[in-house]
Amino acid sequence: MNDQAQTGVGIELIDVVKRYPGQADPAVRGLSLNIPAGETVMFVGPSGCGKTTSLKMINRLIEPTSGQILIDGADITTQNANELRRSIGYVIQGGGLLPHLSVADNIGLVPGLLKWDRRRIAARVDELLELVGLQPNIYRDRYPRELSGGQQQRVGVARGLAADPPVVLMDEPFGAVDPITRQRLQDELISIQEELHKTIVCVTHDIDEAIKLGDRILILQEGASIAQFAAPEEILSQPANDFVADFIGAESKLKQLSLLRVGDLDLTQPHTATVGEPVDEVLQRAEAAGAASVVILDERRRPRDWVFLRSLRGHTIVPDPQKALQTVVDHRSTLADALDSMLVSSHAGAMVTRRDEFIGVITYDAVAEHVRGSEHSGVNE
Ligand SMILES: Nc1ncnc2c1ncn2[C@@H]1O[C@H](COP(=O)(O)OP(=O)(O)OP(=O)(O)O)[C@@H](O)[C@H]1O
Repeated sequence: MNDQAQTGVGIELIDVVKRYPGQADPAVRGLSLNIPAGETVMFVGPSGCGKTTSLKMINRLIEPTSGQILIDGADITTQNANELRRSIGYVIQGGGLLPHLSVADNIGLVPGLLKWDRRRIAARVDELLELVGLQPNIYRDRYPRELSGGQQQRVGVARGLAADPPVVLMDEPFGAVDPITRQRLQDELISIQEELHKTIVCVTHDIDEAIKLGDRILILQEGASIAQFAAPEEILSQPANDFVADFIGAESKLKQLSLLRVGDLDLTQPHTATVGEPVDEVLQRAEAAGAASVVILDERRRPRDWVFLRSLRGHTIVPDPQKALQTVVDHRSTLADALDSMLVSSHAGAMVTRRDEFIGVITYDAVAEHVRGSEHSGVNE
């Protein structure tokens, strides 16, 4: 990114109350909270507890009934509401793209309102498309209807970051995409955040997503009263009360898998073959070593498939299977994500990549072994 990239600023809520007209009880009953600069804070809690209301008060999409909200120490009510909203990124479920605008125009919306010149906006659009993993020359002129759900969501993230805001608010950003796409988007957000250090406030229904993405998790009860506000490790190992314990569920041992990365475990090195290689040689090599399967790589060492040897018989050269791979995970993926991917694998494992290059496989047995090991030694120590 550019040298002057804006990093995050702190947000403080002081006794914030929201009472909707005609409702007996306030939706938010006096929320006080300190969100440190540059952190990702996840809001979770049961339906109707006031997550979205609390989030939307930060950019004044909803006005508080009373209380104060400070961003970088300044009271947000002293600013013009439109200007405030332009200075805060906002990402919603599905991307919220305007259907009649191209991808480039959607991303360039806020920079345009801020009167950036055209060349700067065009350069920024391309920079952001790269950042969210979409090739600018292919995607910038497309319309939202020409994109998959996951691609629309990527564009939504790019739009939220467009004017390089110090604060980004996200409301169920990955709720509308399938589980595999969701994992990838989460992984991308983690790597974007490692680079940018924005202050991100994100509402989610998914406690696993909160554990994976959050530096801290805010667990809310009805009326947005705080049940616990702490780092994921602490919430899992020391739930503050029964409500939190129930909310994170019985399998908190398993949920620890959302805190560990695939790259933290020793990977297995299977036999590999390259597309176009003579099958005879591959079979000889693999059978001599007693292997039953090989991972097929392309000439750039990207995984193409993981096959049993018998499926290669009948071919003279190793074929390039033209199908989408489901069982590849990045080395930064969590163990929980890797387990999800393994469920669709006939090898009880997933191929692991670093920057798209194959680096080994992670097996169900290795994960199970790790869980058993941590039960004995105690991951919380
Ligand atoms: N515009 C509104 N008018 C009246 N009541 C509202 C309005 N918006 C929200 N509420 C009420 O305020 C409470 C909090 O709603 P909010 O949408 O903030 O909850 P939430 O935790 O985000 O819920 P969910 O997880 O279901 O999205 C709920 O009881 C809801 O019915």
